[in-house]
Amino acid sequence: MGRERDRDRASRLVPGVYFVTPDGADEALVLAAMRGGAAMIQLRDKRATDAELTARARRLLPALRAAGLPLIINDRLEVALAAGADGLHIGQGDGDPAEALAALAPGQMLGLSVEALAHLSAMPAGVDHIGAGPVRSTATKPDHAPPIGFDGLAEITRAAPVPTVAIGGLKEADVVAARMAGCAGIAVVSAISEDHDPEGATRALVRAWRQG
Ligand SMILES: Cc1ncc(COP(=O)(O)OP(=O)(O)O)c(N)n1
Ligand SMILES: Cc1nc(C(=O)O)sc1CCOP(=O)(O)O
Ligand SMILES: [Mg+2]
Repeated sequence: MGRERDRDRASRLVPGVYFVTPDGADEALVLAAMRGGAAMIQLRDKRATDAELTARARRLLPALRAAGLPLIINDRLEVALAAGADGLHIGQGDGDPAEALAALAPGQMLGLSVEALAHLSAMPAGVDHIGAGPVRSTATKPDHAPPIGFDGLAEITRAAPVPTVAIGGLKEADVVAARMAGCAGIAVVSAISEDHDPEGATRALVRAWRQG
């Protein structure tokens, strides 16, 4: 029943290219992804303090809001609340999603990582979207779960009651396969952050997404 309710409730995910920041990312990198046409931004920084991340989020929010891009905070509920961000993303080891949902404001999204089909059955109603992966092994997240490939991604996407974003080792050439797997978006770190032209790299991903 919870699943059916979720299916009927509109997700606030903005489909397309979702940029997840690397540790230590400056605001210029986020703004480059924004200019390149990214649909969503996630501040993910395992090294920053809560105060630093909150300040970074507050500095970015006016420009992102003006451009219509939701800002999601990785892992840290207190930062998402203090900054008034558009949502929080947590993984399977980041605490109880039902508790996060209860703490978030009604307008704030909760994204949840799903690394296997079994995680869907434990997912509470109210999760806005899932990040499914890793599709491929990636050096960006050394502690990642075993890769699920595009077949695993399609299986999860078909079964999920909310939109799926693919993540993990994805490049421009993977956009079509992610769309074919039924995804509403692709989330990337290095495909944008490690390019010498992050804005151009984002633009190329967005073009591939729209053509796919
Ligand atoms: C969109 C999206 N999907 C998955 C993740 C991974 O979250 P998690 O499993 O909690 O791992 P960390 O990012 O915290 O290392 C994500 N961040 N975003
Ligand atoms: C943050 C993150 N989560 C993953 C998951 O599988 O849950 S993979 C990952 C890192 C994605 O970085 P890149 O695009 O550079 O591979
Ligand atoms: Mg996490």
